[in-house]
Amino acid sequence: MDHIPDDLSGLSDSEATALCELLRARLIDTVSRTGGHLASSLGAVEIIVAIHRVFHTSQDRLVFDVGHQCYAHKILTGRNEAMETLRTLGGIAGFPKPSESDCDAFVAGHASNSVSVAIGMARARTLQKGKYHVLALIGDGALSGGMAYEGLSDAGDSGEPLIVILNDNGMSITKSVGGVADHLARQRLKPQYLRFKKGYRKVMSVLPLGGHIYNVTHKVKTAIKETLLPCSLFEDMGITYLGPVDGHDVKRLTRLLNYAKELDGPVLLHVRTVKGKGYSPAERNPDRFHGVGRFCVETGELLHPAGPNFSSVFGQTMCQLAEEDGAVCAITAAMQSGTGLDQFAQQFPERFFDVGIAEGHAVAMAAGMAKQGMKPVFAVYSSFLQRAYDMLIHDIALQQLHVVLAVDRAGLVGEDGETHHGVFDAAFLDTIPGMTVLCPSNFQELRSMLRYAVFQVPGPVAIRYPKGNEGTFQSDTGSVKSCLLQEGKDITLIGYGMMINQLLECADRLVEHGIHADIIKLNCITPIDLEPIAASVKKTKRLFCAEDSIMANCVGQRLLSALALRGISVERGALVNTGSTFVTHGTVSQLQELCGLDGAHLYQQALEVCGYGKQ
Ligand SMILES: Cc1ncc(C[n+]2csc(CCOP(=O)(O)OP(=O)(O)O)c2C)c(N)n1
Ligand SMILES: CC(=O)[C@@H](O)[C@H](O)COP(=O)(O)O
Ligand SMILES: [Mg+2]
Repeated sequence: MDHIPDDLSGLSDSEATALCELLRARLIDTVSRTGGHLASSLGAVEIIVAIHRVFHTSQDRLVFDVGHQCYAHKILTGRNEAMETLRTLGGIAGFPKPSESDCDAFVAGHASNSVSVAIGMARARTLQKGKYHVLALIGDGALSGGMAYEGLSDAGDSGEPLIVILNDNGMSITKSVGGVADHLARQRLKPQYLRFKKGYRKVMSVLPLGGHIYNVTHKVKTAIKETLLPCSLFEDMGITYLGPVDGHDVKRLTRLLNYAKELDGPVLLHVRTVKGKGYSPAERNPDRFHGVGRFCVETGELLHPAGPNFSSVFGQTMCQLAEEDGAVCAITAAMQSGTGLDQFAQQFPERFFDVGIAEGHAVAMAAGMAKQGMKPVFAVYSSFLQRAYDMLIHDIALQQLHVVLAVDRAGLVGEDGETHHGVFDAAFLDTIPGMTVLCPSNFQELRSMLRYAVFQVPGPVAIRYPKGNEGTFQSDTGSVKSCLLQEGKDITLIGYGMMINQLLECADRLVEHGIHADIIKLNCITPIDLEPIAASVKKTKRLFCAEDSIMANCVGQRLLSALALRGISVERGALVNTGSTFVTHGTVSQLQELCGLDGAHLYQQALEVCGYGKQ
C-alpha cells in the first residue's frame, strides 16, 4: 500500500483487481487495531475502486449512505496513513467528512438520506450549468428506510442525470427485512433466470413450435419468469435499472459505471456483494464484524470482549416482562443486537418486530399497537430517535398513548462521533406534552424503572441509558423522584444517569477543601420533581448541574427558570453540558474531559462556583 496512484483511470483491469486485494489487506490490518465498520467496508472495495476508475471524487459528487462503508475511499483519497488514527480523538472519522477531504461530498452517519442529498446536488449542478456527475451509494439495509423512496421517487420524476449504486448484500446489521428486501432477493435470481431462458431456447429449437408440449413449456417459462424476474420497482419510478451485477467483479462494475455515466437520466445500478468479503471470520459472521472492536486477525476473536452493559440488562428485563404479560412487545428499527434484543427475538418471535431502518414508522406502528391495547416497547438509539420527532408528537402524544421508548446510547457514545452522540433526546423529549423521561444510573435502576414504565406509567414514557457498563454507583434509589444522595450546606450538585458517578467523585474532592455538597440525583428529568432541589438551593444558594446533553433546554436551564419563577435566588452556579456545538469522536472518557464532564473538571468548576480560583 506504499504507492497509491492519484488517478485510477489509467489502471488496467488486472491492476485494479490487485489494488482491491491490497486495500482489503490494509482494511483488515488497520481495523484490527482501531476497531470500526469492517464488514461493510470490505464488501464495498470493488465498488469504490470502480467508482474511482470512472469518476473524480474531488469534482464528481459521491454521496455515501450511512458512510460506514467508506474506508477504501478514504485510503484512495490521501488518508492511507491517517487510517492508523481512525475514530480516535484528533484522528480521522469513521464516516465521510467534507472537513477532512474535498473528496467527501457530504457528511453521513444516519441512513437512507443519500438519494435525497444526491438529487439535490444534481439539481444544483443543472441550475448552475455544472459539468460533474452525482452518485449515491446506498445499501439494501438503508433502502428499508422510507426516505430512500421519497428520494428515488423524486429522482425518477426529475429526469436528472444521477447514478444510484445499490450495494445489496442481503444484510442490514442483521439480515435485511421487509418486502423490498424480498423483491431484491428475487431480482438477484435474475441471472439464474437468464441462464434458464438460454437453455429453454435451445430445447425449444429442436421441438416443433405450437402444439401441446410448446403450450405447457411456455406456461412453465412464464410462471418462472414471473417468480424470478419481477417487474423492477425502480423502472416503474422512472429510473433506468441496470443489473444485478457481481459487485466483486471490478472489471464489469467499471464497464457498467462507464455506461451509466453516458445515460442522460437517473440510473440505478444493482450490485450484489458479500458483506465481509475477503476475510472469512467477517464473511461467516457479518453482523459481528459490522461494527467491531479491536480483534486478532488470525482468529477473528475480539481483544476486549464486551462486558456487561445496559443494553443486555434491558434485553433480559424485557424477556422477564414479556413472560409476565402477553401484551408486552418489542420493536426495533434494524438494531436488534445493539439494543440487546437477540434473546427476546428468539424467545418471543411473535411479539418481536424488526421494522427495518424506519424509526418514524416504528413510532407510529407502536402507537397503533398501544391504541389497541398492547404494551409496545420501542428500543432505539437516542440519535436515531431524532428521525421520529413528529411521530412522537402527532401519533403518540396527542392521544397520550402508552408507548415505552427504551432510549439506548443516550449521552456521549464515543468513536462514532458527532452523528451518533445521544445528546439531543433529553432536550427534545421534554418538549413533548405528557412525556415522562426516566434516567436509571445503574443496571438495577434500569430493571426497576423499565418495569415501572411498562406497567405503571399511563402515557408516553422514555427510559434513557448509555452505551456500556455501569459505574461505581450501583444502589437502586427505588424511586422515580429526585433523591438527595448526600447532604451538605455549601453547594447543590445535580445530575442524572451515569453522571452521578462523576458528581460523587467531585463531591469527595470538594470535601478536601472543606466544601460540603448536597448531591441530588434526578431519576426523572421530565417532569422534574422540584421540591428537593428548591429546598437545597434555598440553603446553599449555589446550583451546579452536570449533564451529557446539549445546552439548549438542558435540565440546568429548566431548573434555573423554575427556581426563578418561584423566587428562589441562585447566587452562583454553573451548567456543565455538551454545549451548543457538535462533539467529535474519541473514547467516551476523552470526550467527557473535552466537555469538562469528568470528575476532575467538574471538581474544578464546582470549586470556582464556591469562590475558589483555579487550583
Ligand atoms: C437512521 C439510522 N438508523 C439506524 C442506523 C444504524 N445502522 C447503521 S448501518 C445499518 C445497516 C445498514 O445496512 P446497509 O445499508 O445494507 O449497509 P451494509 O452494512 O450492509 O453495507 C444500520 C441499521 C443508522 N445509521 N441510521
Ligand atoms: C453505522 C452505525 O450507525 C452503526 O453501526 C453504529 O455504529 C452502531 O453503534 P454501536 O457500535 O454503538 O452499536
Ligand atoms: Mg446491506
